Amino acid sequence: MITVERAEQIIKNHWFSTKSEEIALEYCAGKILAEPVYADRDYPPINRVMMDGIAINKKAYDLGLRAFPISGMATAGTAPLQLENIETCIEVMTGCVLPSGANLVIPYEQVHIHQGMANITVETDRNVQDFVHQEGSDCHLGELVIPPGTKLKGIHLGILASFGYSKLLVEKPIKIKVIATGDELIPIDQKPQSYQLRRSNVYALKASLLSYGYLDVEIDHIPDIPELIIAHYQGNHQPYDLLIYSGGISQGKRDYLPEIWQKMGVVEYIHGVKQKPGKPMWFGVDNQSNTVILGLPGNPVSGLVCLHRYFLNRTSFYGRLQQPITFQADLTYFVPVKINAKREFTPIIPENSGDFVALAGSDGFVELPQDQKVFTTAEDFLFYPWY
Ligand SMILES: Nc1nc2c(c(=O)[nH]1)N[C@H]1C(S)=C(S)[C@@H](COP(=O)(O)OP(=O)(O)OC[C@H]3O[C@@H](n4cnc5c(N)ncnc54)[C@H](O)[C@@H]3O)O[C@H]1N2
Ligand code: MOO
Ligand SMILES: [Mg+2]
Repeated sequence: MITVERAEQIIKNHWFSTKSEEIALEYCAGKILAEPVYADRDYPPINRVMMDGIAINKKAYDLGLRAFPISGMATAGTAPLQLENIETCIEVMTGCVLPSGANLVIPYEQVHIHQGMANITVETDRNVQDFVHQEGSDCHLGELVIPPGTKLKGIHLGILASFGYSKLLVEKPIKIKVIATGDELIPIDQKPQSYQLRRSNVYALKASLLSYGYLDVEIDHIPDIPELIIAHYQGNHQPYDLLIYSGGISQGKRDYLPEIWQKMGVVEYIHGVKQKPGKPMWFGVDNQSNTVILGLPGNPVSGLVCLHRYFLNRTSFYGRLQQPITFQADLTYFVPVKINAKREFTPIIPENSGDFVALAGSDGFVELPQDQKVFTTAEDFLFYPWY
């Protein structure tokens, strides 16, 4: 059996080279950016007035002038004006260009306007650039503003639109099918016999994949019947980039999957990892159809832990245990935890890896390395949040 670190390396080595596609900006929410995004001009592109009021020159204010004849009005979306005489002012509206010759803005709340004169009514320290969003202060032409790999949210779409990206390159979603295997599994809207289970795993796995950002995910079920498993594989490996199976990979008499994959020409890279839970995990590649095959253990906790540890791991971070844990086995131990605001972890240890009900209050799990037996509150451990 191989270690967690080795398994991670193997999976990385055989992961897809991402394909990209160009799509219209309005359809990019939730997609992964596949190109660097640069500013196509300084931002803001003008000295932008930030308050409705008057624009004056500081020199006049310093000379003691407090009453200014109004010589014009500037509004957003109009060409820049010029303050020709610094003993006058120009009325300015938020979003307009600061008139050249003016260098600070006084909001209307501090001004009384009467018969074409603006009288400043509030004495305060005034500085050049007061209420002016200075040209180029956010970023400069050519600057990288969003790196590739970013999952695009509303804030990113605003930036992209600002810099003229009407279309952009995003990662093409990989096509995924999650397949529950098992004779004991019935649809969730049916009433199970005591020896039957509702197909819960595929819903948990699909939801995790979707919330992580894999958007093209279907679910399916096959019973433990070799002919049906083979026929299903033959009909599904071409159209999908990734087939994720749940169950059927361990030592049982009806755990047929590894043998069938081998027969179908899938190259096996992993069968068994030194970890708890998730020891029987399987990973291989069908080089004819370029399909990655992932066999997750059927136990609900094991399947979810494996999926997150190896595939949904972009946002893992370090924190500390709130109580020490001892674990003797020569395995990496993944412990479900609840996390607090200080990144401290309270273990929520399930009865076994079938006990997923215990995990309803957990936020993710920590990874306790294989080469240790005692895990103290003074060490940092990696945490993987649930998706
Ligand atoms: N002799 C051995 N037996 C087992 C070993 C072993 O090393 N030697 N490993 C154990 C471990 S660890 C795990 S984990 C499981 C993995 O088993 P499989 O991947 O073969 O999965 P199944 O046998 O099909 O199912 C296991 C368990 O999970 C339930 N299940 C399966 N699919 C679903 C689903 N879609 N929704 C809800 N629950 C599901 C299933 O009913 C079983 O109870 O093997 C141990 N055995
Ligand atoms: O590893 Mo199994 O995944 O312990 O139940
Ligand atoms: Mg089994």
